Amino acid sequence: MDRFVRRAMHIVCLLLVTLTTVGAAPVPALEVSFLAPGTGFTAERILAGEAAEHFESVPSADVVIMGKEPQWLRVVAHRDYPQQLAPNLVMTQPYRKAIEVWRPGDHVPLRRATYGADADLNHSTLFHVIPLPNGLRRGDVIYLRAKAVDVRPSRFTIESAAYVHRMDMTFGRARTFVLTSLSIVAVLALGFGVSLRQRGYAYLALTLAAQAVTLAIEGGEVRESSWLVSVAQDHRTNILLNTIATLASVRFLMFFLSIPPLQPRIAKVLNACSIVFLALIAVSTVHVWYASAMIGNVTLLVAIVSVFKAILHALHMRQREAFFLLLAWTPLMIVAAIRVGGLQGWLPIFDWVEFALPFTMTVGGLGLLFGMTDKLRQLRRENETARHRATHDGLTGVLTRSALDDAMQAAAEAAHATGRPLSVVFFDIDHFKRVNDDNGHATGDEVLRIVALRTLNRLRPFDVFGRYGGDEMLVGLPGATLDEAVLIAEHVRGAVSGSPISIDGRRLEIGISMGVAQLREGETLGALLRRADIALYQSKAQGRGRVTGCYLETPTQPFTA
Ligand SMILES: Nc1nc2c(ncn2[C@@H]2O[C@H](COP(=O)(O)OP(=O)(O)OP(=O)(O)O)[C@@H](O)[C@H]2O)c(=O)[nH]1
Repeated sequence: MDRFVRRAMHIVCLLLVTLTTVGAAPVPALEVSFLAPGTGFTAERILAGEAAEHFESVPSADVVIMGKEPQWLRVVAHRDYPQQLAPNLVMTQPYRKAIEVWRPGDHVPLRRATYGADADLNHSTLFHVIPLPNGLRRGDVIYLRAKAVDVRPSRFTIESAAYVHRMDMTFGRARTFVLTSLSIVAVLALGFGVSLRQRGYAYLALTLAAQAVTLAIEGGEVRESSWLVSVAQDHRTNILLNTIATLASVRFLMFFLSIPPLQPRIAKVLNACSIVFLALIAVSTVHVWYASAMIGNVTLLVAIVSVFKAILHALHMRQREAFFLLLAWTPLMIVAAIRVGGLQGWLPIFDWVEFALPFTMTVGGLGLLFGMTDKLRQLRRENETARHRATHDGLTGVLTRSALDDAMQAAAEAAHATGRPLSVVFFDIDHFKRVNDDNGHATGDEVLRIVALRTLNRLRPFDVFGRYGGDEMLVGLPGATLDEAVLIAEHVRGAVSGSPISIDGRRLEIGISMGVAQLREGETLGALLRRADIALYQSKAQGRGRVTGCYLETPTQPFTA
């Protein structure tokens, strides 16, 4: 029985708690209503309460104020807000909205805007704040006249001074962090652009800087400077900033994704769009042309579709930069989608989105900065490979004929300028044709490779060495006199011919013949090489497998060492 009573008591208690909770379900603390358009009431009659029944209640807490024509709003308190709490009427999303507010008993309205003469510099631009020094009693009415060029819905609430202060501090900290980070990333990008002479960085810097300025204008940070305020209020500023940011980001993406060489047709479209944007910037600097917005939006649409196509193509081609782009933009796109969802009423409006949007912009900028650095590193690697391929022989890895000519020319000029000696050694493999004929061309290639390698191992790091053509090689020995060069040549010959070359189990005895000459005063490189060649010919003529130095000035009379 006891158990039964306890159970019954339990159920009754539960029912009571449920009923009290349902009974205490929050009645909206404020009721917001709009004056239906076209009622023709004057401000005096509205403020006198004569139009009260013409106001239509707004069902949700989020109120969309739309249009440059002022709209009347009526806010009615459904509970008391005592004076001691220092309550304030707070309106969120104040950007590009101007309001006039009549509190109970006011004859003159308080005006609020995010910047300009009506800006309330005591508060952040997170919301418009209307102090209610006398508190608010249940049934009190506040009238507002509002105009807006922004579609973001605003929420009206009554908040304590302490809450407003706390939110102002949080907002200020977040904005400072985001704007500083965005500016630092922009400056970094510009710094890289200047020091590395890469236009891509400059475009990125311009895009980020334009975004930072737009954010500072929209967020009201520019209120601190009267000059900036006048610039920010100028209608041209918004058009110019948006067009510059769009143009810079289009140019950046073209560079980043290498669109001109890889997708030339899309590059043509984007070039045309860039010209239109440039023209719009030029026109908008002096004059707000009525067709600017329309032309700008159409061009923007074409550019967006083209860039989107280019990104898809780059992703399809597994272009590394496209993945960087995806990574950098995904957070921004997600937050932007949540925001649009909220504006359209598909999703609830989250307050954090206003903080997250500039934050993801900064993260995106940083991601692209990393992406640019990665791209440049890749470009440099490709350039180095291409340069190496152009100057180095594919088979032996030593200098090609043309690179050899350049290096020898420089060495000869340096020798003439400093008076330091310079010698050259010409050599070729003895009976190389036979090596090819007896063992095959592939074995001949391997012999060439090993001869080059053995020679290289005997030379100093600053010596010049390359393949002059066929089986003929040339060595430049800066600082070496003829006697020293002949000695070095002997060492090389010993290294190459000292031990047989083993290829596929076969041992090949390889001999080389060498001709050495030292650069004489005023002598040209051509004449020096001719004398070394004659000395080489002398080695061949005298039985091969030897070094001959050219001791006479005339190229016709070489001497055997
Ligand atoms: N395997 C191979 N052979 C080459 C290459 N370039 C040139 N040759 C061959 O090298 C040979 C050069 O022969 P020559 O220098 O004219 O004559 P040699 O047989 O070496 O005779 P001597 O120079 O008089 O001792 C030719 O048979 C060319 O076909 C190459 O890159 N690889």
